[in-house]
Amino acid sequence: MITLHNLSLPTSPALIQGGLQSLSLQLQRGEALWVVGPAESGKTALLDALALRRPVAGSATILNEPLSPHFPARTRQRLRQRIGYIDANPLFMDRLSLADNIALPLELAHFRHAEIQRETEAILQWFGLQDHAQALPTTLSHTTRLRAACARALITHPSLILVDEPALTLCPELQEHLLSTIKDLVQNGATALFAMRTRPPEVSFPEATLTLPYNPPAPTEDEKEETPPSLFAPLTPMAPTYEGRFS
Ligand SMILES: Nc1ncnc2c1ncn2[C@@H]1O[C@H](COP(=O)(O)OP(=O)(O)OP(=O)(O)O)[C@@H](O)[C@H]1O
Repeated sequence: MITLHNLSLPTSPALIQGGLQSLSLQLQRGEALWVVGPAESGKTALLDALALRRPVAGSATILNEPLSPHFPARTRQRLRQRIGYIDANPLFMDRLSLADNIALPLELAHFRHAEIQRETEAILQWFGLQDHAQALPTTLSHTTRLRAACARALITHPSLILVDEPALTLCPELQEHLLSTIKDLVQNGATALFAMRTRPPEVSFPEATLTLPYNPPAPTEDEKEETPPSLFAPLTPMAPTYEGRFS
């Protein structure tokens, strides 16, 4: 699903001499992971790389698609449609209503009009945004915009879900709602990564944690021949598609 092998990621030179870390990681469908570390440890850089927003040095396979310098634009676009990224500073089309912004991923994926309308209404309600549906994004609070970013990222039921810190820290209710929503998607086969300085102690999902900057464990004699190293054992295979609806 996701395999990173010696992926070169920036980090603060105060954390690692030279300001570069080399990360290897394997994540399967139905797995989720906290990515934790101090400021400038490379959490956002990792999410950006997985969201295909920054070029990668090293070897990476994302959603079973090996990335290469000759990656065709059409493949990149198709992959991006399967990735839901709730980034730290979500941008919106300021001239479109909140509902139209949230519906955009379905529009771009050429869903039928009736389906777009149904799914948009359902997810607006799911994230408590129905009263803001016709508002312009610039007139809304930061928390409401983050809620909208969550709705927009999840409306397609993406295969890979990436969440950067603000959506997890700004509002406790949003954190709880977001984690339980994504937990359902992960149980149905999605993969998710959550970036925070430290994992919230009272939250049990997900269990696995990756700490940045990355210091790979020294390989044993048996492991020396194996590439890439696997940090996480695959979980039980999940149902192939997510049929649920946000309602
Ligand atoms: N486009 C870029 N090119 C080169 N270096 C970058 C780029 N973006 C970020 N960096 C550097 O990469 C390092 C990691 O930054 P990143 O934003 O990933 O950290 P972070 O762990 O998300 O930090 P924070 O918790 O403060 O958000 C920083 O030293 C930053 O200066």
